[in-house]
Amino acid sequence: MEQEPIRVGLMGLGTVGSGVVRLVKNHQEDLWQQTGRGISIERILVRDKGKERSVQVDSGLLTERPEEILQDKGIDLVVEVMGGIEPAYTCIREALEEGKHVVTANKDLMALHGAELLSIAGDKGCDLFYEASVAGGIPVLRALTEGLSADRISTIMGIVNGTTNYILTEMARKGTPFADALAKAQDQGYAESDPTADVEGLDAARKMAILAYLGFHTHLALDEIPVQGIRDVTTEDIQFADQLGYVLKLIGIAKRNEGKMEVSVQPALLSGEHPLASVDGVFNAVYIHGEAVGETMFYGPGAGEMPTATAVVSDLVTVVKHMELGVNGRGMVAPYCEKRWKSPREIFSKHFLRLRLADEAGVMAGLTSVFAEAAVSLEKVLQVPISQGGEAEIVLITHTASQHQLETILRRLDEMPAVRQLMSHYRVEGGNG
Ligand SMILES: NC(=O)C1=CN([C@@H]2O[C@H](COP(=O)(O)OP(=O)(O)OC[C@H]3O[C@@H](n4cnc5c(N)ncnc54)[C@H](OP(=O)(O)O)[C@@H]3O)[C@@H](O)[C@H]2O)C=CC1
Ligand SMILES: N[C@@H](CC=O)C(=O)O
Repeated sequence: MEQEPIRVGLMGLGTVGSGVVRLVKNHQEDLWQQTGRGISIERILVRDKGKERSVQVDSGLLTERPEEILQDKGIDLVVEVMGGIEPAYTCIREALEEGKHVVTANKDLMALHGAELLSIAGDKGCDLFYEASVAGGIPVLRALTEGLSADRISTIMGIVNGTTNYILTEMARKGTPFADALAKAQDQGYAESDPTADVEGLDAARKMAILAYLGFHTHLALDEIPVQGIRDVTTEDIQFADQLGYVLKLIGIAKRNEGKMEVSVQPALLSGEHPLASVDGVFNAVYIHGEAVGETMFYGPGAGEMPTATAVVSDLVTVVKHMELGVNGRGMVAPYCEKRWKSPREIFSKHFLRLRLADEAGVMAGLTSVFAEAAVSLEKVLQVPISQGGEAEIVLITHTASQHQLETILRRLDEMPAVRQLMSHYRVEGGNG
């Protein structure tokens, strides 16, 4: 006898929700072959029922009242693709408490309330999956929780925000001004409804919090992650990086050595040979180094309608498979590692600095003595000819130094009258060290 279809309540019909509707419709036969069940979208929550939609749906399915999904006993599974914290948090909580499985793409919510929601899901025997929340169409959460579950992860480095990677690529390749590149990313549906979170690095920080949680088996709060966005990155910074053999990317870095970790998000220079250096446009990639496996990299489209919908609907398929096996809500491992952070003396990298100096005798000697006193040597130095009032510009890359050493150098440079301006400074990343 043919089984009843799985009844889905979809919350949100924007970029991702529209992709979910299209994918469920167009891949119905494949989905049926894999699960033995049809998938039926029974209700769709939106803010405004009267709004014109890019995807065709029966207008009778639309509702502006979450309770029409949450209190409908016939709905087995809720897909939350509204975004933001509220009402998404309350809806997911209520759905789980009603015994409904949940699939979400919401990294803001999972980074903030993931632990609590996963615990409710476990108690209720429900699945809560969130693959789309990190790196759009790349199944990297599954790679961490299943494919690499036997290993001890030492490094997770990611280009995990499609919007900023798209902007930086446009700036590097075509010299497109920042604002124009951002407008293009918004047109393509990559950016969040308020792109501040993309540009300021917060979206990437939320994704790194989720990756570090799964990779290092410990909870970390968002405000523990130092974050710097790309608003101050200039095309000159990108060009100088290029001249020195590096590319500039917004990078999430999570490393753990001897039980201590560091997690941060910042624009950073990558050497041309680094596996992440060639990841351009809206593409994302997550580089993972495990003690046993060595280097791995997961690459793909990090945002956009259909890639993100693929991750959402794949989660949905897993929930249905679990329903068939009767194993929903099982197999979640509670975090078991102690949270210990590295101090600034234990965080190492090379550093890129751009300085505007007085063009006077002895200034270079003064500058190099600041680095020498901090026991930091220089790997590359570029003197840039400028024709403005007796000033010179220097671009340099240090050898590996601790964050503490860098802070000492920056303080000393700030005290030197001959240093007119610190134009920019970025972390420089090589391999997995
Ligand atoms: N866009 C992307 O590439 C990716 C997005 N994500 C995540 O997926 C989620 C959805 O993103 P996206 O599709 O881009 O967002 P959109 O802004 O395009 O769509 C949001 C949808 O949710 C509905 N909605 C929002 N708030 C409410 C509310 N209070 N009540 C009822 N309905 C509401 C909106 O209704 P209405 O249409 O009536 O306004 C709209 O249909 C977010 O969590 C985002 O971070 C994850 C990976 C990639
Ligand atoms: N705004 C996000 C969308 C996916 O998470 C991005 O640009 O990566």
